[in-house]
Amino acid sequence: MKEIVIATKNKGKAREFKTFFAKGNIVAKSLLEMERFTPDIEETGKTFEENAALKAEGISRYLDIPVLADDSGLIIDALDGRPGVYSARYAGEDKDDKANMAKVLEELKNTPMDKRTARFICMLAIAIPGKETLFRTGYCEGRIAFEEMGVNGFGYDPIFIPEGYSKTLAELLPEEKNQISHRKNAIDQLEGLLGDLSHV
Ligand SMILES: O=c1nc[nH]c2c1ncn2[C@H]1C[C@H](O)[C@@H](COP(=O)(O)OP(=O)(O)OP(=O)(O)O)O1
Ligand SMILES: [Mg+2]
Repeated sequence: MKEIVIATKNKGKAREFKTFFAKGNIVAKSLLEMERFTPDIEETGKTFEENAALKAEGISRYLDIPVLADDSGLIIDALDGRPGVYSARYAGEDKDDKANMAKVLEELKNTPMDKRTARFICMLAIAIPGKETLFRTGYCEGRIAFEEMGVNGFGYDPIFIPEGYSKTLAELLPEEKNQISHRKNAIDQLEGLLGDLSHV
């Protein structure tokens, strides 16, 4: 079975990558399942692209195999694009999803529905030893709800209502989210690159 290493320690992302790649008979292996030690990569970049490259290249260089990384986040128009690149640590270093959502909801408490537009972005970086790193991007447009709704998914899913829906991503089934998400849209653009990425 072919395998692709995903440079993530996020359980929610790892689960989604597994589902997407299983359709192509490829095992997506996250850093949470690595039997070998892998270094922690500090996300010091100022853009999604820089952070995705840091993660993919850092792990690819260390293991000397092709590696895919995902840097993603939520861009809210009424907050001038915040939390953006800092989505994971918006309310503090401990990456607390509940605290992050509470901070966003508090900041938007006086913002009416028509001004709550937002989008998720997924920036994929593909690092292959000896080659230049490639990037693919996907978006998911929507609005920020007034309260958390639903328990599926991860991260900011309970407060994100995708365009054309009246439920949050956390109220959709995983297979419904996976048809419209930023991650799905980015992965769709990988196409022929998957063969170059897999090893074993
Ligand atoms: O589909 C999603 N549904 C809800 N929230 C999401 C999604 N996709 C990204 N997000 C949020 C989670 C986190 O607050 C930030 C990603 O931060 P990001 O640095 O890319 O990931 P991370 O630190 O959790 O794991 P890692 O760097 O090991 O891949 O955006
Ligand atoms: Mg991160």
